[in-house]
Amino acid sequence: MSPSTTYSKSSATTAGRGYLNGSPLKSKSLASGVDGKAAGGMETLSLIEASKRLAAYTAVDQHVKPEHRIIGIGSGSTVPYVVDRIVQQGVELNAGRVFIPTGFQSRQLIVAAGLTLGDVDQYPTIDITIDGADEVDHNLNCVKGGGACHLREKVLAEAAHTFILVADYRKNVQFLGTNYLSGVPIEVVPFAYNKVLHNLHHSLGSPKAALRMAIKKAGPVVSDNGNFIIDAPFTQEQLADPYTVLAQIKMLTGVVEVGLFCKMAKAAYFGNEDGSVTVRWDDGRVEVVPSATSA
Ligand SMILES: O=C[C@H](O)[C@H](O)[C@H](O)COP(=O)(O)O
Repeated sequence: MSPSTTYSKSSATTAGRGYLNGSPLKSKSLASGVDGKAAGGMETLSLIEASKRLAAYTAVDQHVKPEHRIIGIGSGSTVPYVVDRIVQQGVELNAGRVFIPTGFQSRQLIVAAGLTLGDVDQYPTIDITIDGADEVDHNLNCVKGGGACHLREKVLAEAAHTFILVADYRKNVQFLGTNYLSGVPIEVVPFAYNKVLHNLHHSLGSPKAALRMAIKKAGPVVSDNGNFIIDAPFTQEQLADPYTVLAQIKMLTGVVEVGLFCKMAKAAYFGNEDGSVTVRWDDGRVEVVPSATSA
């Protein structure tokens, strides 16, 4: 199964998910070349898909080294390109590696690619984890959990010696809460959801926090861990200090994990519309990999 094909399907439902400026860009395509398949009538990636792939390929090229044996694979619509590029490193290299998924989707990706599956209970330390993000600020704080995977994602981020984010240009923001407006994803044990909602509405300043409801299934979204998800919108001003918001939510009894990842990443890779890749590092450096040399 081609990861690109898998992504095209998933992108139909995730490309505009929760984003202020998502929808108008969904059908825009690159003029030529960036997807490498445009000639001959084959599939052309949308601008956003091409940006995701650029970010993923560049991050893998710069960070997934031959000596890396235990590799965490994140969730979302950018991660299949990560797996795609890792597979391109060759059967011989990958034969000696174990891949740890952050949920059902990445488990399927690993299995479909013929890679060896492991879990974090077998491998409590991971060489490198690469994952997507819903939004990343200039200090490398990020919102994750748009796909309800943030509990396992945070465990794998914390277990990793190196945690790398990959995303398209829409996710590169100065302040969280700029483009991703669905709110901070919060995983809660089911029986406590209404109590946590009450806390968010009346004590933590998120009056529009709501239980995430399923599509094509009656009732709420249920995470891979059997829990419910609350999406809690906060203003840019509130999210200018994301660690305080994270700590306040996490202290609420019934909360399992919060989709705010504060300063966990070593670097974030953003694929840009012009084919370049912006790299933000945890020491404040910002690099731009020009389109000619990016993946
Ligand atoms: O729960 C989902 C994860 O946190 C994803 O990594 C995040 O939602 C970004 O996904 P995408 O790359 O599809 O925008």
